[in-house]
Amino acid sequence: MFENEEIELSVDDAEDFDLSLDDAEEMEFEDLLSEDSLSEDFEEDASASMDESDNALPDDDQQEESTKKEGFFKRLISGLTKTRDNIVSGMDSIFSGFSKIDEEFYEELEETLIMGDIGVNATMRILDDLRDKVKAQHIKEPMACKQLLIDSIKEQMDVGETAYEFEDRTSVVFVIGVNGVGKTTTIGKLAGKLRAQNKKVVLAAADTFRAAAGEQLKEWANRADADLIGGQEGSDPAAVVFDAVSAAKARKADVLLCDTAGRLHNKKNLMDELKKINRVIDREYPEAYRETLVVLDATTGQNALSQAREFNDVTDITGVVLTKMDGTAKGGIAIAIQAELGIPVKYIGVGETIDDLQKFDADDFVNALFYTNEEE
Ligand SMILES: Nc1nc2c(ncn2[C@@H]2O[C@H](COP(=O)(O)OP(=O)(O)OP(=O)(O)O)[C@@H](O)[C@H]2O)c(=O)[nH]1
Repeated sequence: MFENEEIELSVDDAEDFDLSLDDAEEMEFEDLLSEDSLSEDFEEDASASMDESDNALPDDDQQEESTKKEGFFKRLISGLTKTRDNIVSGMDSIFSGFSKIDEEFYEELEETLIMGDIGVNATMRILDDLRDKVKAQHIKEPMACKQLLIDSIKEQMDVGETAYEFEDRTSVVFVIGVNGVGKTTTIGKLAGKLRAQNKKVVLAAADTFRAAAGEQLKEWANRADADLIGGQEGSDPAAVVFDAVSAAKARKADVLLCDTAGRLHNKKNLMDELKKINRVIDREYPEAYRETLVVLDATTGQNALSQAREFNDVTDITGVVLTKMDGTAKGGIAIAIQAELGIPVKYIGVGETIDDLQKFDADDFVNALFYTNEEE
């Protein structure tokens, strides 16, 4: 089980985790810049491969790109098998089982959508929209509703163009999420993705609560060939970020990925810590573009949705990463997040290896969910 209760913000649970701003507010960050405090990985021996930034994909490699996209789509289809069984099979039997469109038909659809983790509010909006369409187009056959329903789901998921600006600019990406959701793995995968584009990547192990987390990140840094700036267990995350910013600037890094807080026991501490880290960046790295990604475990269904809400209350989330989409029946949560919170799901995790992170496309997602036979 995941320790999702940690985000349930009960002040009583705050334990001994004291992150009050006052303690470290006046910290001389210059002191922290001493050679020793920087990770040993931060040496001037930039690996040759990191400097080959002009080796972009040849322009005429579009064929390869489209084959890749096809491959992604196939993997998405297979990754969504359980979610499809959960949502679409139920729907298909409603569409074929009813001879007319009546209240009972809508009720059955409602139940299937809610059971599919699409969320109560999103379900209501999708069905209201479906009713309008059915009326306006004088639809009589339940079977004819399928495409309308697909369109309604897509419309509800529309959060505008999803931007991945941070991939192309000097940027700092905060990655937050409660423990066990796949935060570290996601950072490793993202680092791998960026390195494959010949970007210089620095990782900041600013989640200093658990020593093993830093170790795990180090493994991912090695795998992705990225630099890692770490801190002692229990050290101030803002100090680690300070070091990491210095390193990123010195190395002219493209992207600084920060494994930040998430396991804090109450909302105020979390908010304070993120504010403090943000202040460090404001002061030390104002030119950097900011991205804040919250990592959610799709297998936790509605719990993931409430975590997204909680995190959104404490900081400006710019995107969601939904992990463990492979092998869960609760992939409908992607619909709920976009439709109910209006926050774009930017990536989905579809496995445990470095290549198992995909950009999320709502249309592809719904198509993969509903159109399996046509696409395979
Ligand atoms: N199947 C699958 N497993 C994943 C995915 N992402 C992460 N995992 C697994 O989930 C487990 C937890 O991942 P971590 O990256 O350690 O999670 P974390 O949030 O960093 O956890 P803490 O370090 O405890 O905070 C690991 O066993 C990962 O391999 C995914 O997309 N699919």
